Amino acid sequence: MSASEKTIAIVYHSPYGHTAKVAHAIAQGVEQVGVKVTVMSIEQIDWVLLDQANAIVFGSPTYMGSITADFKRFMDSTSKRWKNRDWQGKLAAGFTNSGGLSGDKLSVLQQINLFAMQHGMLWTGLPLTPTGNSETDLNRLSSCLGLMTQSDNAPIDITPPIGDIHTAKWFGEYIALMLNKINH
Ligand SMILES: Cc1cc2nc3c(=O)[nH]c(=O)nc-3n(C[C@H](O)[C@H](O)[C@H](O)COP(=O)(O)O)c2cc1C
Repeated sequence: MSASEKTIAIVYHSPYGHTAKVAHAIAQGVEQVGVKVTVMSIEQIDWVLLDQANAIVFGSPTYMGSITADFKRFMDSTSKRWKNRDWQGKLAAGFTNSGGLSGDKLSVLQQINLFAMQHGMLWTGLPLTPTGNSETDLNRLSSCLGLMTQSDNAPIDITPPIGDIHTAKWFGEYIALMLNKINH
């Protein structure tokens, strides 16, 4: 399969739109590399596209230090694919948005990581050295396992801040570059 035929799916839950904004920023990064990307909410899953994707990026807001109940429901709905090993060997990555600077986001990335490992997927982290911890910095929350972003209780055009959005684009670009490197 040539690099241009490879596809990435981004699956997210986002009741208030901030995690969705991050999902679309990741997609912009993917597109910069010329890889086809589909962004889908867990409320409207295109299972055919998802099964065909060479990489899946999973995103949930942090709720009570955990993935949301709806995102867990989505995870559980993949059990037949787990049994059939349908997603084994696909690239996987995760992201979470929360209100607190920490907010226990790490727990969410660990849950998504374990879910991907259950499926036998190949995990892609975020190897981006933080440029600082201001709102314009890249990876200001210093995450390695996946992408962490933080939003205030405010409209999505102002939060998460620009540094988080740029970090999300960097993440998407990185995942697409990694996908192009492996022989699927
Ligand atoms: C029920 C509930 C639980 C939450 N728990 C946390 C939490 O544990 N840590 C945190 O930092 N923010 C927490 N938040 C804030 C959400 O993470 C934040 O509103 C969410 O990331 C916004 O994303 P969305 O716009 O995509 O829905 C919580 C919000 C709700 C509604």
